[in-house]
Amino acid sequence: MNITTFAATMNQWGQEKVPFLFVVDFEMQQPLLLRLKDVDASKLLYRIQGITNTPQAPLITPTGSVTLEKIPLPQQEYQRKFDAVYAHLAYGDSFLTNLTVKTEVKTDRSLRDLFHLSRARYKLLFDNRFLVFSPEIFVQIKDKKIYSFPMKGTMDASLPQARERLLADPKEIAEHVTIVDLIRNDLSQVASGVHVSRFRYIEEIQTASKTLLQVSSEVVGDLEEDYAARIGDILVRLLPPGSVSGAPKPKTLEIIRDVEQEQRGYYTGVFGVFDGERLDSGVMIRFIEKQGDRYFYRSGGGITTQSTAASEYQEVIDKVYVPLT
Ligand SMILES: C=C(O[C@@H]1C=C(C(=O)O)C=C[C@H]1O)C(=O)O
Repeated sequence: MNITTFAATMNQWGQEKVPFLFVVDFEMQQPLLLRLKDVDASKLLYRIQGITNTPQAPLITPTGSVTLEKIPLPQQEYQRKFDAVYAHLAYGDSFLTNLTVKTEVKTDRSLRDLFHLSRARYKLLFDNRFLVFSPEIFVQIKDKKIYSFPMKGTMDASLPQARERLLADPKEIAEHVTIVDLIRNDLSQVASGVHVSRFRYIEEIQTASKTLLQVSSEVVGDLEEDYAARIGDILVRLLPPGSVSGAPKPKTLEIIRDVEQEQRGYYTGVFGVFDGERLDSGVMIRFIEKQGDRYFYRSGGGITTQSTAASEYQEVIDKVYVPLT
């Protein structure tokens, strides 16, 4: 299915109130759209804030801890990519670029076990190929309104005065404002009366080794009366998500293609569920993929002219974790 057919089918199912699941890759080349009743649980498991096709209690509930050994990209290699992005930022081609990398991981658990063991707002196990446990909402559509929750700014919660420092840091504020602006612009293409309804609130994310603080905002806009019949167009218009690409979007996407060299595929794409009334979707970050018998964890962060390679490198490594139940 191509992205045009995907949008058109989604529009039709939206109008007919047919519940569906969708999964779209970052490059929008392999979109998947299924009626909820046709999702085969032996291939695809999902859990979106309580909506799930997993049995209440899995037959064998995996318990215990998870080992996750990280083999990060060498720092010099990260530095090269960072420098290439930075040159574009300094030139003014982009003012925020999300640079992502791949970390090889070794784990004693299967992707299916990790699915059951992990705790996150958006979980997806795709054909034993990849696993997502994402905290990031892409968009929610309900009662003629569209919401997005841009997330930007991460800090280790154990640092002294982490909350206060995260909220007061001028660099974090500047980057957060940039991403909120970008999302306001994106939503304004499909909605009216777009405004920021909550600004910079903190959420805690538990990982096996530490607690991370993550800052988000809420942006909301009004949709037209017939929005259900255009739900596919609305969604596709907003892709790829601004939070994992950057601004301005088209030029920044070129920079990402150049610097990252490898397609992102489903990583940083979106997936979600429409229940016949409401749509809820997540950004596919916190992502482990299987390649042959090796596992790779993909993570990234937004870079601006105020970023430094050392702390961005640390951030992409800190983001390699499994959030446990
Ligand atoms: C791309 C990722 O992160 C993105 C960048 C973030 C940031 O810069 O703070 C936060 C969440 C994501 O939108 C990732 O975590 O893999």
